[in-house]
Amino acid sequence: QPVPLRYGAQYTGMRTDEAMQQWRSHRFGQFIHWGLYAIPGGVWNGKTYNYAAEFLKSSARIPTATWDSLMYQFNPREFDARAWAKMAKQMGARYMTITTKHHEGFCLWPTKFTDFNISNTPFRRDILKELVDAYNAEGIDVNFYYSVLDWHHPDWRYDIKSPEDSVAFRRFLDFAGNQLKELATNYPTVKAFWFDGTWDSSIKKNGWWTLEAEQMLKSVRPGMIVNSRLRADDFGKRHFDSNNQLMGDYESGYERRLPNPVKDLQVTKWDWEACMTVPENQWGYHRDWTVSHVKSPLELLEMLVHATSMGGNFLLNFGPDGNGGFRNEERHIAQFIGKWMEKNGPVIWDCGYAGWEKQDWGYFTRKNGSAHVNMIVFNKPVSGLLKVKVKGDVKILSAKAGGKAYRVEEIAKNEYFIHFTDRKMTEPRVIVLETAKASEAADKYQ
Ligand SMILES: C[C@@H]1N[C@@H](c2cn(-c3ccccc3)nn2)[C@H](O)[C@@H]1O
Repeated sequence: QPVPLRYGAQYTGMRTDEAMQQWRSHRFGQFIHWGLYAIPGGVWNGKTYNYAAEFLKSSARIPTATWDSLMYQFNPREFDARAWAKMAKQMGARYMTITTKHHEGFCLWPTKFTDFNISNTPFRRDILKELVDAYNAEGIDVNFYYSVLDWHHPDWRYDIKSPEDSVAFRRFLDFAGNQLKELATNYPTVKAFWFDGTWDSSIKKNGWWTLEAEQMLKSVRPGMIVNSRLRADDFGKRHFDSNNQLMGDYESGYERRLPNPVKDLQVTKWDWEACMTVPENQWGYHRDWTVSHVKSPLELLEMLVHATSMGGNFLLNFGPDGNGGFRNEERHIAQFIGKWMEKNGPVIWDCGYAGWEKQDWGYFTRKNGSAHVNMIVFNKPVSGLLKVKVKGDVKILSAKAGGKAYRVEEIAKNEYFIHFTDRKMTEPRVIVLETAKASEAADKYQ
């Protein structure tokens, strides 16, 4: 018997409107974390802090007044929104999500609701507008990351423990609501809001506000998309409400991790997105990437394919430095993935879960409703035989990679081996399987 909820999921099932279909078809997005934290880049008073660079204020216990004065140094001379957009386009990203305001509370746009914003820096210009215009000009949709958690705002509270807390936090929620309305109104082409910083008790105790914020955004911009991370229901439950229904338009709980392709198949029933750092845990620019493992372009490309194979989006993070430049590692990753996407984008864009059982050699993807199933091979088996188990009334007619055909051997009902004759593999191999109804073709095995 479902629990009656006022602030729970507002609908069940996947959205089928054009805006959501567009978001879903993109599959690959560029996350950008940029703020005052990019100036020190994880180093303070000559000491390197290994924790996430965007947390330096708390890692190095820097007083708010000291941290906030970084605003007077923010002057990214190299910043060129068009160059950023070109790099993202070449990488094959179809959308970009930018931190309008991270936990530090500094706003990349000239907001009316706090002076702690870009217009009071030496740079002055509206970075958000320049990014939205440049990325949209490249045909890339722009989404806004917004941290509700705000270390700068005097009325922010982690919990509500007194009437004073209630009064202050109500002022804070009004402030945040005003900023969100300002963003949705002044940047009309924004397609989605990526909420963060919503795990504290103060928010869990104000589930009503999270629903109002989502409803306001969707009334200002019909079709607007909002991630599950914003919402708290009547009992403070987040992402999935007390009736286990997904709140918001897509699940955004996968941060620096991906769903398991065998055990977590439930995600194929709804929209979801995983966001990923290049180092083990750095979203903002960090001067020293030797402090942790840095993922290779191939590791990240496999994650993109992995997410697509489970019907989810992959949001790959870039952390520009205080001057507006990207690191060489990030440029190389964009260039490597872009080269592969130039040839193989069609097995990612507008593709999703094929409905077949994951095999060791790699991943399946399928373009919506297509009879073709794509195999993206990462691991060549010593046997040279790629196992494929099809589901239902399906027969594999051919297996092709560009002009090259691979032998298809039916080894049992609904089971095949694709004879993989490739020699050395230097990048994932895409093989397209053409299928037909088995009932319309002679059945070899009774
Ligand atoms: C999308 C990512 N979410 C932010 C974050 C992560 N965390 C966090 C804090 C404690 C444990 C685990 C995660 N707090 N804020 C990161 O700073 C980045 O913006």
